[in-house]
Order: sequence, then C-alpha cells, then structure tokens
Amino acid sequence: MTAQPSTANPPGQTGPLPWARARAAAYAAGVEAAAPPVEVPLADADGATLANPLLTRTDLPAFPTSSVDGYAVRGDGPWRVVGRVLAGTMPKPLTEDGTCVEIATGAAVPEGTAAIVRTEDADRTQDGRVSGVPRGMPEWREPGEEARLGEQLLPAGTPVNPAVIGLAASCGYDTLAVRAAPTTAVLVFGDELLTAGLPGDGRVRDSLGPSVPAWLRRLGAAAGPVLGPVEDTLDAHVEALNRALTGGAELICTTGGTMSGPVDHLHPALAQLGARYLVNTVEVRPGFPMLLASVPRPGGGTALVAGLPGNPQSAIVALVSLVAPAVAGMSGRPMPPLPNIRLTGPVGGRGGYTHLVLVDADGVAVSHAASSMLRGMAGAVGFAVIPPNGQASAGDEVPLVPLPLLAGERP
Ligand SMILES: Nc1nc2c(c(=O)[nH]1)N[C@H]1C(S)=C(S)[C@@H](COP(=O)(O)OP(=O)(O)OC[C@H]3O[C@@H](n4cnc5c(N)ncnc54)[C@H](O)[C@@H]3O)O[C@H]1N2
Ligand code: MOO
Repeated sequence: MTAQPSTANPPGQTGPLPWARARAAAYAAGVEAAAPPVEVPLADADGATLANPLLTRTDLPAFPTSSVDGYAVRGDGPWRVVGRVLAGTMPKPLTEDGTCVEIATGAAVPEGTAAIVRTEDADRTQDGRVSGVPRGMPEWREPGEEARLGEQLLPAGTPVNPAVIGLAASCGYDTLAVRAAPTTAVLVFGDELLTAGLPGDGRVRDSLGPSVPAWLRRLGAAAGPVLGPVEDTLDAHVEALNRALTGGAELICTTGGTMSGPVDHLHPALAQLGARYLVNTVEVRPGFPMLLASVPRPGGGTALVAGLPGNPQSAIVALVSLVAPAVAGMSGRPMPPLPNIRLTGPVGGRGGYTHLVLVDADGVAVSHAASSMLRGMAGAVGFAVIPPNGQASAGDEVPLVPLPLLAGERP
C-alpha cells in the first residue's frame, strides 16, 4: 500500500478538504439526492421525516371537553338531573337554571354550562337532586387551548417518532407526507477478512459488515444488504458496486480500499463507473482517506457512494463525518448539530488536521483508541473535535460529534 489516495478531486478541491467543509459538502450532496416525499399511513411513518410542517387541522381540543367525571350545572343548586352526556356524543344545551347533566371525562360540555361539580364533590338531596360546590379552577378544556386551527406544531424536517405520530393522530391526520429513510447497502472490501471464527494466521474478523448497518439505522437510514467480503480485484469491486446500484440503494457505504495500494480498488472502480467526486480525502485524523461520490445508476439516476477507510475506527469517523450529514440531507432533516462537551483532561491536536478524539460521557479521552481499534469506542459517547493546529485543556468546552446511540445505549 502506498500513501497517496486518488488525486481525482471534485472541482476546486486540490488537497484534503477541511473537515467542516467536507461535512457541509456531504449535507449538500444529501439534499440534492433527496427522493421526493411520499404519503404514508400514520403508523408507517415511524423513523421517516416530516416533508411539510405539521399544521393543526382543527382547534385542539376541537370542542369544550370535560376533564372530570361529574355534573355540568346551570344556575344555582341543588340541580335537577336532566340527562347524561358521555364521551363521543354531542349534548343538547342546558337551557334551564337549576338543572344539570351527568357528564363523563372527555365528553363535550353542553352549551349553557356554568360549572362542573366533580362526582366526589357532589351529593344527592332526598328528592334526587345534585348538590355540591364546583372547584375554583375550570374543569374543562377550552377549544384551541392546546393549539389553534392552522397553527404550526412542528417544522418540516422533524424526525417522525412515536410522539409525533400520536400528535398527528390527535390533529386528525390519517396519512403524513414524509421523506422515507434513505435505502442503503454496505460493501465490504478485503481478502484478509473473516466473517466467522477467530482472527489469526494473517486474517482479521470483519468488524464493519456486522456493525455499519446498525449505525446506519441509528442515523435514520434503512439498512439494506451487506455484500462481501468482496474479492480484492477491480472486476469484483465494479461488479459489487453495480449490484448495489441495480439493487436500488440510494446510499452505498464501502469499507476499505480507499488508499491506492496494490489491492485498493475503490478509486479505479469509481472511475470505471463514471463517478463524480463530492469529497475526496478530508483534513481529519483519523479517517483522512474518506470520500463521497455520486455514481450513475445503470438505467438512470444516481446513487451516493461513501468510501469508509478500512481501519475500523477511521470507518466510523467517516460515517459520522460524511454519512451522517448525507443521510440527514437525503431525509430532509437539518444538518446534525454538534453539541458541546466539557473536557476533563487535556487532548492533543494532530497538526494541520482536525482531530476527532473518542471521549466518554465525562469528557475523558478513552484509551485503546487507535484507528485500528474499536475497544475505546465501546465506552465512548462521541468524538471531541479539536481544530487544526489546536489542542484542548481540562475544562475546555469543545464540539462533540455524537455516536448515534439510542436512549439507554450511552455508556
Ligand atoms: N503508506 C501509507 N499507508 C497508509 C496510510 C498512509 O498515509 N500511508 N494511511 C493509513 C490510513 S490513515 C488508513 S485509514 C488506511 C486506509 O486504508 P484503506 O481504506 O485502503 O483500507 P485497507 O487497506 O483495506 O485496510 C486498512 C486496515 O483496516 C483493516 N480492515 C479493513 N476492512 C476491515 C473490516 N471490514 N473489518 C476490520 N478491519 C478491516 C485492514 O485489515 C487493514 O488493517 O490506510 C493506512 N495506510
Ligand atoms: O487516519 Mo487513517 O484514517 O488510520 O486512521
């Protein structure tokens, strides 16, 4: 293997792209590649992204709604019971002072109601009338109290989660216009890779084939097939990429082969397929040979190809640096934010490169974090960002690129 990756750069890129510009380019490429919105039933929208702002279609609640079980009363008590109103029906107005209707939680409050006396605050007089004192606070929800007709509850680009689905249902939506999770495929390159058993005799276990789809799902993509290990020949690389392209993947992640060693065939394969580079090497350590390209699909259209370097930690650096913004763009979501983390120990820089350093929840750089290792990552929450020609001391707040972990998974 030689040190020089391909020199086929995007227009205007003469050397590795600064890390922040590479993220922005990946996001822009995702936005450009985004598929049109689709209309799906509410329950199928989980994990997709709102294509339009979520607007209320009526006042919420849509009618004055009792928040207690009790008696809706008019005038002074004791009150003669003239009926009952249950949730799901429309009541007649209360027209006469000294009358009431029994009312259930969730029922529409009759016009003419002055107050609601809770069941537990009500008594019956001997002649069957209701007496009691209403509490000071209103015992029903006014129309529009939660939201007014036409109000924007959520902007376009909001990830659809169970809370959003429930909210949309409460507003009366049957379907939602969403951008679906982008479809993906993973191609694993490397003849040295084993898919089962113990590493040894010059061979290592493929640690990316089983893990990258799970990271992709957590980034909001739909994980597709894993192809490989693909034989270390140019023909096999081209064939595998073609298989993923014809299989319909919108985003293809490859692992390994990003340099230009004797069996690193990614760049020649991309050239053969007529790829257009969007990012080709990044001023970041680890992971600098990462790339993103747009590749024509046989039969029309294009797919994005993200080249993740073979060193396992470098592959994940590329995933959070290029794939996360690309998936966000393809989904119509905003650029993934970088929250700050306060470091509790010093972290060195990497010369003119941005240094992405695995840190734990306490802001401590984890050990066993060489680019070939995954041990440190298993105890980390993300990568602290140390800018080019910088370093950080204990107490400094720096941006964090979070690992896309689900609730409860943060070590
Ligand atoms: N002379 C130089 N050599 C290298 C340089 C350099 O600057 N000069 N850069 C290094 C950097 S940085 C990286 S990152 C790697 C990237 O190389 P490739 O993307 O071409 O990856 P490979 O050569 O295929 O593999 C590198 C390394 O990773 C292991 N690997 C690959 N795939 C997997 C996998 N799926 N699971 C586990 N391990 C994997 C592979 O066995 C190699 O050890 O290049 C450096 N070289
Ligand atoms: O900088 Mo490479 O990406 O080993 O690790």
